Amino acid sequence: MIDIQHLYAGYDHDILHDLSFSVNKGEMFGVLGPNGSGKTTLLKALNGTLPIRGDVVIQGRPIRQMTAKETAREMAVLPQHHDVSFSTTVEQTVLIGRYPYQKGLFKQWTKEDYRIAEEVMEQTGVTRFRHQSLLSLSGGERQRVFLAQALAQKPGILLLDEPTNHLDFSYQKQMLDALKQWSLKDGLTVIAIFHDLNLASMYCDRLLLLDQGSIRALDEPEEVLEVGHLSEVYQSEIHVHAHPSFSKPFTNVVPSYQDQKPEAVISPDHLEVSESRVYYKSLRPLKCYSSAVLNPGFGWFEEFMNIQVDHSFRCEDPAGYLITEAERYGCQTYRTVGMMTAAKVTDASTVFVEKEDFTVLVVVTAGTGNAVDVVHNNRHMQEAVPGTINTWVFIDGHLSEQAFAQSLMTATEAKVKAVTDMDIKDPLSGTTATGTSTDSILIAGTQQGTVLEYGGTISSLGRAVGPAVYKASKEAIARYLDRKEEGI
Ligand SMILES: Nc1ncnc2c1ncn2[C@@H]1O[C@H](COP(=O)(O)OP(=O)(O)OP(=O)(O)O)[C@@H](O)[C@H]1O
Repeated sequence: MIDIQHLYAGYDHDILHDLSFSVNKGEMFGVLGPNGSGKTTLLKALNGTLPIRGDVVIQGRPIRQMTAKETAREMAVLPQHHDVSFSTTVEQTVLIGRYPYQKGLFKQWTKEDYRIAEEVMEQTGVTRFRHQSLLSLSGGERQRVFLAQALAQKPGILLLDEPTNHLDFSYQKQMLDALKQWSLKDGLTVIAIFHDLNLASMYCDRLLLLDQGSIRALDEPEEVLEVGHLSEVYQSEIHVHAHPSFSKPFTNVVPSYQDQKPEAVISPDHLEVSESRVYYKSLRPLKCYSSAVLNPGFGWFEEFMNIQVDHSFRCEDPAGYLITEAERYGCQTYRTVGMMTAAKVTDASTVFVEKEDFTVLVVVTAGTGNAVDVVHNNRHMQEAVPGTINTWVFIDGHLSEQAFAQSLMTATEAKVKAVTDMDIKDPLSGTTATGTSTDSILIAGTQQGTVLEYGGTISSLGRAVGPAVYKASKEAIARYLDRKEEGI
């Protein structure tokens, strides 16, 4: 729909160098780049406010052949800054967007102009300010009025220079959701400058990354938001991950300062075992991956509790129960990983391994009343009953994402081996069990010191984790069996 061919543009000298690309009808197209890379210059070149070399072609017509009114009917602009020096009402400001449609000598707004102004004020949520002066509005409210003005032009293409500037996060989302909907439903083509790489990632179909007036990358967000491109163009360390709940890349910067908290040494001295719980308190947050009831998944936590519950314990909301327990013990729930067990927590088994360049602390509580052979699991009812093997693995080292996943596998294999060697049987199938139906696991790393790239069975980390989990699991299961035998 809009075709840019060998575009050069600038002021006293060229800022943009030989840009060629097309933007399709209905596409949401993001323009990224550091300060001064030429983003605003590009929008000015596209809407005809800067002299250009090369061509900008809309629907087959070069804009150099179009009058200002013709261009304005095809394309509307929401600039970065607006001069608001004299008082006009919101409605008057929005109606100015109808200017490209005025005909004849006696310029008056028609019924259609008022209808459209009404419609776009509704869409942008500014109707209630219609009779107010622009001067009386906040920066974000004015931004929405100017968006309404641009929409009143009924353009096929909307050019936006940092559209979410001045908007709080809920209005940012509202505006971008609306733009996305108009692009998807009405075929509106949106070309928008973004400084927020994550908003660009989530809302744009394709991104153009400008570097000193030239195209550094132009593709889907997954290709453009790539560490190599970004760190070179922005000259800054940046991390790129998968968005936690949306299939788009998610970027974040890592501050250069170190916080003042003490080092996170892993030590059995930080472990407390009482009649009611096993509790570990780290000196600073640890990066965790767990299947815990309270705060599962990836996160940074510094308190860990494994709460003793009764065998008959049944609860509709186990996470809620653990929140109450955490509060009762004075833990901050957003910092706490919580598990529960019906096994006697005083039977917890601990193994501490000191290697030359890292340490590992394993803590296991075990009850095998709900033992299951994973191969015969369909014989069991789907019910979360306490009677479980809970495994904590604390590692003083810097684990890669791969090492987290591999340590989890290594620890699980070691647990299965312990259960098998202790000859625990699945009571329903009579075959050797591989665990219990509600086992839980935590891998926690200090993320400081030695980089531990791998955690598989024969990696240096795996060689510490595997035997430690095996030993702790066997010991905890033995204590559980002894207790059972003695009928305690
Ligand atoms: N009116 C002007 N006259 C001369 N040079 C200008 C003018 N406007 C911008 N420039 C220069 O053109 C270059 C690109 O500016 P532009 O505003 O396009 O960058 P940008 O990528 O939009 O930056 P920002 O992220 O800071 O908004 C800069 O070096 C700037 O100094």
